[in-house]
Amino acid sequence: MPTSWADLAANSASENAGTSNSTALTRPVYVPPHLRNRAASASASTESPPAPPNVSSNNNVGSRWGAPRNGWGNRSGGWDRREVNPFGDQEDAAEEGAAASGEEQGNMGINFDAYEDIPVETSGENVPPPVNTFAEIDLGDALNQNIRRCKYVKPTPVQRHAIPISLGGRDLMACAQTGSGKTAAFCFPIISGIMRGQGQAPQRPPRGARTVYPLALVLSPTRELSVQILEEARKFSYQTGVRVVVAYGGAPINQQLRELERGVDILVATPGRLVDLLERARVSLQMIKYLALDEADRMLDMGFEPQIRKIVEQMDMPPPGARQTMLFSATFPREIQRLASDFLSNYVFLAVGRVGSSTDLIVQRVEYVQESDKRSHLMDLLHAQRANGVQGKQALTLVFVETKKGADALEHWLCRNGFPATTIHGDRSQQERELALRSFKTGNTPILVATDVAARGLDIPHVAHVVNFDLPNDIDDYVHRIGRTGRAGKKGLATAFFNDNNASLARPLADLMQEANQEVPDWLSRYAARSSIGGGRNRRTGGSRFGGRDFRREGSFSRGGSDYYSTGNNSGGYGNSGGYGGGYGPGVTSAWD
Ligand SMILES: Nc1ncnc2c1ncn2[C@@H]1O[C@H](COP(=O)(O)OP(=O)(O)OP(=O)(O)O)[C@@H](O)[C@H]1O
Repeated sequence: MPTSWADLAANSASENAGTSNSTALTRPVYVPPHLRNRAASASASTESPPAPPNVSSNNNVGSRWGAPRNGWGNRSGGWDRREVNPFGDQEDAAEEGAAASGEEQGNMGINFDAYEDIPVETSGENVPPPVNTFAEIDLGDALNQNIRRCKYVKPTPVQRHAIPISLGGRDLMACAQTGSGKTAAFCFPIISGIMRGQGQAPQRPPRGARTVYPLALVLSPTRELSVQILEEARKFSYQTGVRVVVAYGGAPINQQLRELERGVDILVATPGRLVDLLERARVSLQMIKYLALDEADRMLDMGFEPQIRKIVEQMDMPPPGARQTMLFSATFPREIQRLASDFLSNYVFLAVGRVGSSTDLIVQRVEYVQESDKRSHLMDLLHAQRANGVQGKQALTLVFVETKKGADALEHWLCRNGFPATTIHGDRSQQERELALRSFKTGNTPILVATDVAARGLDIPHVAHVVNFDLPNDIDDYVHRIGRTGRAGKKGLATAFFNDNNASLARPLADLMQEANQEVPDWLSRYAARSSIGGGRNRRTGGSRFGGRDFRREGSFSRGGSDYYSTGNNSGGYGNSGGYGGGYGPGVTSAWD
């Protein structure tokens, strides 16, 4: 019985080749995606390694990748499964509008001017230079077609830099503002790399018959974010022959196992469910060529670190250097960078300034509100929004609270007071969480009360207002929370309720707002001045135009090498700094702290 992508492809190829007994293939042979649609004779019917991608031997003239231009269902080789079109009806419109501008196409009203003067810093040895257009990057026909279908007219700053770095085979730690297109920045090189056959291994190692061997692993901290990445990745990989599967907790594992058995190139997963699958030997990481950690600082924070270490270091994944590792987040505290560097080999650090820092896309307000007054204050805000017409069907409000109980209580209270609300937090079943998110996204329930489970990564169009009903303890969490609005160059509003309980956040919050050209109330400045200068944890990203800076610079920056790293033009970097030869000096406090 074929039990994995490779088995299925191999057995199917053997059937096509006229092999009378499909079980003749006792040892399954790995069939890379670029060969899966090729004539059976050229693909998986032998045990010898598949030939490397070869333009001249490719039947699909004009496509360098071998994926059929006319899509799936073209059973010329070992693969005949039809693929759901993730673009639905939009496709025709996209085809027609391919030459139109982004504004005309409505994607997404992305305000590229807002990105023009974004500060960018890279550090590392021989950093590949950035590109200005997608056309400059050789991503392959099928992927380029999907980029057009997504109506991405030009790359965002993080994409301009990160994609060439990753395509150059380099490990990457990338810190870029919320809503700036990091998902595509790691998906494009992975999909393109798999299509090129870079991910191919000569042969799958023999293991349990039902074990699957993904080529790429994308880890994310929440189920909802994993699903979102899956949906994006499926769009980007449509008709490329690259198959993406998701695995996350709270949903029936059997269904996910069935999906995995149908084959997987890119596995998107939350850590807990993945550990489960690894322990059941249903997934092996032996063939991983690409590892991406989205929200990487969260993944390496105390809560997740042991699981991540187990997955990356203690199972069968190839070590750094033998795989390509990409870490992405909007925030990258130094202590987490230090941990993360264990997973990386000769990596490039990329920092792209927060959108808000130069364009004020997110208007941030802080109001002093006693605990007991928070509800009535929120009510005032919502009434004002309604009166101003902001709270239309499509203008959504996301309210962050500290506890699950608090979320439920506030939701009930809002509903009782005529404001339809729903909630998302860790005590709700996965089904309830998904339902709540859907209801919010569609505008049926225009207020979502959430704990930090919704703080990171979620890309919900039309979130007009983020209210920090309870402020988080960590300034980085604040950055991620307010980043649910003002996405992809759009404008947004963030209001925070501050009181004495949040005193420790005063200084980093005031710093952050100042950098973002926001009005800092006098009372907050006074709070900030009173709070200790030492700063502790919350000093880690405050006081910088970026969500993080390369911790490796600590050692050398004080030696005064202005060429130590490049700014945008990537000419500098490690090894150019004279005397260091690519090594990183001892931790000396940098000028940025
Ligand atoms: N080149 C592009 N042109 C137009 N829109 C884009 C482009 N790249 C990404 N987008 C859109 O921008 C939005 C934000 O992208 P994404 O969710 O990847 O941001 P992010 O940087 O991962 O944010 P976060 O830090 O919150 O996770 C998405 O709706 C995405 O489709």
